[in-house]
Amino acid sequence: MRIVFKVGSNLLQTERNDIDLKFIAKLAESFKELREKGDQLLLVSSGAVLCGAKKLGYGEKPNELTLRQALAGIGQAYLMHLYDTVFSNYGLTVAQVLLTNDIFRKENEDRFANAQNTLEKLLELGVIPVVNENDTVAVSELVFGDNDFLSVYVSYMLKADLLVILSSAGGLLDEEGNLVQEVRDMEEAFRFVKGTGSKFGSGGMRSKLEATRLAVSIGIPVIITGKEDNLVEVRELKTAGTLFRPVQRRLRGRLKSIAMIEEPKGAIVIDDGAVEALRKGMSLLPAGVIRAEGSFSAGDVVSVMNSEGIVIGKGRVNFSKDEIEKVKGLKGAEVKKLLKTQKEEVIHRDHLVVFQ
Ligand SMILES: Nc1ncnc2c1ncn2[C@@H]1O[C@H](COP(=O)(O)OP(=O)(O)O)[C@@H](O)[C@H]1O
Ligand SMILES: N[C@@H](CCC(=O)OP(=O)(O)O)C(=O)O
Repeated sequence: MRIVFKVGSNLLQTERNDIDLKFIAKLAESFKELREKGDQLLLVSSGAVLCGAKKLGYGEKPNELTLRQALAGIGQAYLMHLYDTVFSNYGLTVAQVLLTNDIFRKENEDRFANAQNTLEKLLELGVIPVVNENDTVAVSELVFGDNDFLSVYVSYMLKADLLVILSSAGGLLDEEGNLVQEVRDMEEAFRFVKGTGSKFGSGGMRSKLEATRLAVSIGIPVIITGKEDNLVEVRELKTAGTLFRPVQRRLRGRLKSIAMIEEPKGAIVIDDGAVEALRKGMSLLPAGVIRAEGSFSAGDVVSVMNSEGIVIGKGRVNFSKDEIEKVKGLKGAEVKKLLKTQKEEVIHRDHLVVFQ
């Protein structure tokens, strides 16, 4: 089994703001046990800025971006030193892998394949890759805190069987503060989110849920849990945190690429009836389209949004933006007549990914 673990910055320190060596040791011990069961493991770890701040004596994450990048440079070396030292005590070898998220764009397929081959080789060698964003050259993550997304992209790249996001929150809490054991309705889960991120992290629970939604939509189960949880039993989807199961089976390659890699050229806004139909696995017809946005041609990938502007899916369109504007709200026969075509689906279900 192939498992990707993601560790957020705040988990790397104790309540007294020291580096939590006990937790790193626990992680190593769990990894050792999982490896003995034959699992392949990868760790996406934040904490470069936090470790840099600790080294230079900053109590908080500074606002200046360049300073944060500098701290990440200092802290990444320290972070890897910690992982290397502690994991070696458990007979485990780690490798530093710093990625930038542009490798996940369609035009950078070569760089994606290079990174994929290296990670596969490391796993084949029995090594644990420790992945972070290359913060000194890329700032998207320091700004958006998308290590949660990076962990989903890495899970996609390596066809992981499970993604475990470790968070100081310990899992998703409902409005009364009780832990949600399993999420079946993502929209409800989003309503439980309060505020933004914490001191050294940047994403918060919203970023975790958005990343999770993407992972489960391409068929990867996700567990969001805390550092006290049993990190070996997660392989059986047992957790003291929150489990998100994918509703559909793994997407085929073409659809995965639409979900993960292809940049949307525009958006189609649809009504509630159409949202329901798409959720049942049907194609998108002009009758449910409210409007089209952006500039796209037939064959391009677009986002599909509900009437509140929330992205609910992504797909490859059969018609251009102008054609869709012409036939929105119309029934099949009229569409065929107006556009002189045999097709009536705006997006065929075989080319459509619906996020949960
Ligand atoms: N419904 C919720 N359930 C759990 N945590 C939540 C919820 N809404 C907001 N949060 C906040 O999300 C934060 C966890 O995310 P983040 O700051 O990115 O931490 P980490 O460093 O653990 O990745 C916590 O500070 C928590 O207070
Ligand atoms: N790459 C940054 C991570 C920033 C980030 O996403 O943090 P977190 O929300 O704690 O996962 C670092 O290592 O400091």
